[in-house]
Amino acid sequence: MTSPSYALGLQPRCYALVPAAGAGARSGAAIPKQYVSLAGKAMMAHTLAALARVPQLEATLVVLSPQDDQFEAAVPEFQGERAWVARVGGESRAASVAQGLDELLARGAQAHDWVLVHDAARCLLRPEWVQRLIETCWDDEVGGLLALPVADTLKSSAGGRVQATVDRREKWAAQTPQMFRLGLLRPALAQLGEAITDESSAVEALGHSPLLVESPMENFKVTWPADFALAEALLKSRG
Ligand SMILES: Nc1ccn([C@@H]2O[C@H](COP(=O)(O)OP(=O)(O)OP(=O)(O)O)[C@@H](O)[C@H]2O)c(=O)n1
Ligand SMILES: C[C@](O)(CO)[C@H](O)COP(=O)(O)O
Repeated sequence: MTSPSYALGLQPRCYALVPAAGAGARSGAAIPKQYVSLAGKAMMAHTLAALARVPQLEATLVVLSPQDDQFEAAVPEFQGERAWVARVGGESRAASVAQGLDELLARGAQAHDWVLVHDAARCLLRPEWVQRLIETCWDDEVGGLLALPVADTLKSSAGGRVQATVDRREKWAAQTPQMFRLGLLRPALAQLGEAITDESSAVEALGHSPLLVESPMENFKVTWPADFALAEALLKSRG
């Protein structure tokens, strides 16, 4: 893999940033969903275990809420030089990511380094999907994201009734990780603020077209109450 900074002798590094400061309101759980136990471990422990098996990652930064008092007990194995924690989460996912990027800079990351932002709530992640994303984006000017081509017929609605059938061709469901250079993502998020729901949107708003890297439905985000049972069944099936 080569890149402009590599040619100048500045080999970029890859960092993972895991926003985990949400409340999980839609999940209906009594505790933040990332701490719900699935197949014997906190949901987030599965997510972080997958990232720990990606050798290209220099470090993984977990962004927690300033009030979080559960992480160390829930994920005791997240330790060592490559395991970073910061209680700097904000009111929105975008704010938590933006704060995390500042933390990465404070810990020595540089503008040309890659950052892979991955939801704590996507606990079915497999290291090989992350590696495919890194290999696909490494030489790209912009970066990219894991995503799934839409399989269902899409409807827009009004008042619970179909308003229109939306052409599904060329439509993808965005997943994470989303991989961008720190020096591109940080100003993009600062410009777009809280309104955006993923990193790609912020980069797109600057006029860029991130790469779409196909990923399976298995990389879904635990969002609704029924998602816990599905995630647990899949985790258990992996043995
Ligand atoms: N203020 C926030 C909100 C979300 N997240 C994180 O962003 C990821 C994706 O967000 P989502 O699934 O929407 O999580 P929640 O915001 O916790 O869920 P909900 O919207 O149902 O409350 C999660 O890992 C979540 O912890 C975050 O770090 N900071
Ligand atoms: C980043 C994301 O997971 C891509 O699908 C999604 O946009 C997060 O959205 P949420 O509303 O914060 O769950």
